[in-house]
Amino acid sequence: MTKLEEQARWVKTGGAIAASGVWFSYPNRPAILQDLSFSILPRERVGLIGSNGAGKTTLFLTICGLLSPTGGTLTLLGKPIIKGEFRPEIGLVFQNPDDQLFCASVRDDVAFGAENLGLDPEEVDRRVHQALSATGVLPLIDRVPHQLSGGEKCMVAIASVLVMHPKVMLYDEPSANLDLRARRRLIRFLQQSQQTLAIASHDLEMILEVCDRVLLLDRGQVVADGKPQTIMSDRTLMETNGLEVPLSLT
Ligand SMILES: Nc1ncnc2c1ncn2[C@@H]1O[C@H](COP(=O)(O)OP(=O)(O)OP(=O)(O)O)[C@@H](O)[C@H]1O
Repeated sequence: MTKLEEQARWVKTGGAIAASGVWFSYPNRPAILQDLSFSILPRERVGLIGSNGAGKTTLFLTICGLLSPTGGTLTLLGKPIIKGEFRPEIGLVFQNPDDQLFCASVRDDVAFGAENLGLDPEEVDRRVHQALSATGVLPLIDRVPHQLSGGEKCMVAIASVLVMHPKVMLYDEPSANLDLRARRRLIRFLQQSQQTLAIASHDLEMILEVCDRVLLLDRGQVVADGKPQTIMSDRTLMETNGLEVPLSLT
């Protein structure tokens, strides 16, 4: 099946992620997500951009079932997302790796997700090695996570999600706080990823390098959806929504 045929098939089922008229408010607060509708096809790499407070993280938390929309529907791979339901098909990499790593060793942290799937110890071990190899940090397997550098923690946190073999990965600000070398390693890794990707970031140059599509969010609404170069080089659109045209496009 060609990529186009595969995508046509997925359009009928809602794609990898489909949001239809989604609303969300934190208790006693104005709406953060307002009537959001979009769909992401399998193996698309979508950048989610928008100024501080636009609702990017909130959207990710609803897609993962950690928050329940106050209106509308969300589906993952054609099945409704229900708050609290464990869906190993989707993985979220938090902005701060310290929110993701809490065990005494890298091995234990990465094994945690696979053990929760009820896999036998040999399969867990196989997956741990595979996830750490894919992220390029296998030599860190016996290290204590909180003693790692920011860049190392970032890749271990990604491995701790990959170990569950998700089809869809959500990355919240993955390049925040990384130095040049660690950021480059992350970009190369994301470019080679086989999953459907949604990446929320203020690092617009990284989005340009990794993503084939961008959703621009402002005050909980999708105000633009299209090719990264087209959206990010539109100075009026970017500045109206609190962003700047990235240097490489000026
Ligand atoms: N637990 C919470 N309770 C109340 N309000 C919240 C909560 N979490 C986030 N918010 C508010 O929701 C709005 C959207 O926040 P969110 O973190 O989703 O935005 P964002 O686009 O990810 O921002 P940033 O780019 O700064 O990470 C903000 O105004 C924020 O203050």
